[in-house]
Amino acid sequence: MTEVEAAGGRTIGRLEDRRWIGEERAAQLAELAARVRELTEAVVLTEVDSAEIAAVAEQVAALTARLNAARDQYPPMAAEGTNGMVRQLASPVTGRINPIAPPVTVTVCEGGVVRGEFTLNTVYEGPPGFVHGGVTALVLDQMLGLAAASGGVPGLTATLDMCYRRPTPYGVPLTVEARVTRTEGRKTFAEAHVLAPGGKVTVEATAMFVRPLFQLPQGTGASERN
Ligand SMILES: CCCCCCCCCC(=O)SCCNC(=O)CCNC(=O)[C@H](O)C(C)(C)COP(=O)(O)OP(=O)(O)OC[C@H]1O[C@@H](n2cnc3c(N)ncnc32)[C@H](O)[C@@H]1OP(=O)(O)O
Repeated sequence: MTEVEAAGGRTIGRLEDRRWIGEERAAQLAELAARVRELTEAVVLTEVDSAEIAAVAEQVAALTARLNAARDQYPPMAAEGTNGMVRQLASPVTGRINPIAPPVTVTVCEGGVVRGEFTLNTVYEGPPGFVHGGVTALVLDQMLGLAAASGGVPGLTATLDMCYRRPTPYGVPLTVEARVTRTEGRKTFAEAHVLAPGGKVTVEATAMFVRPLFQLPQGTGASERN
């Protein structure tokens, strides 16, 4: 049995199955995603009358049908960025072509720190006036994973522990910083936090990533599979 078969025959993570798009198309889709983000917040905040809501819903359905006139099965990828990592353009966290991504802008800094800058709008509200804790967990998971990929061993999240110190505000610039603390074979341990303006930590997280066996290069010896 191959490793792909062992993983249930699922090959959707394989980069060779993906469509790779260039900068020009990525920028065009990013522009579209930015407009859809504005639309999403407008839906949440609108006070127009019900006839107008019905008319807009019809127009949005027509726009969706236009995009679906030609569609792929999987999201596209783009070539490596300056940090040497494949760019997952449709990541729900960093993907600028994905309307549900804030998106977080990532920089890999000296000393192995992976820093993200982002602002969340009212769409991400949890407790009134503040960001939903599941949203900050999503951002932290991705940033911890990027830290593992750039400074340790890339893998899937096996554990993710959150500590919510203070409510996270929306509508203001937020920073997230993540770094690897140690690696043990296929396991990478990392820590991260979210900073509000003024530098106050709102959320802390630690995680362990495990590189799945089916992602190891063929011919990897038994000792490295631990
Ligand atoms: C460049 C791109 C960067 C992108 C960043 C992406 C960040 C986003 C990350 C995600 O969202 S990943 C999606 C959420 N996570 C998952 O779906 C993972 C689902 N779980 C699995 O696929 C497997 O359980 C996993 C690959 C994590 C581990 O399976 P294995 O079969 O390889 O583990 P195995 O049982 O051989 O255990 C290996 C070691 O890890 C330990 N381990 C595995 N899972 C654990 C767990 N959950 N808790 C604690 N320890 C765990 C296990 O005890 C053992 O430790 P020891 O070697 O010391 O004995």
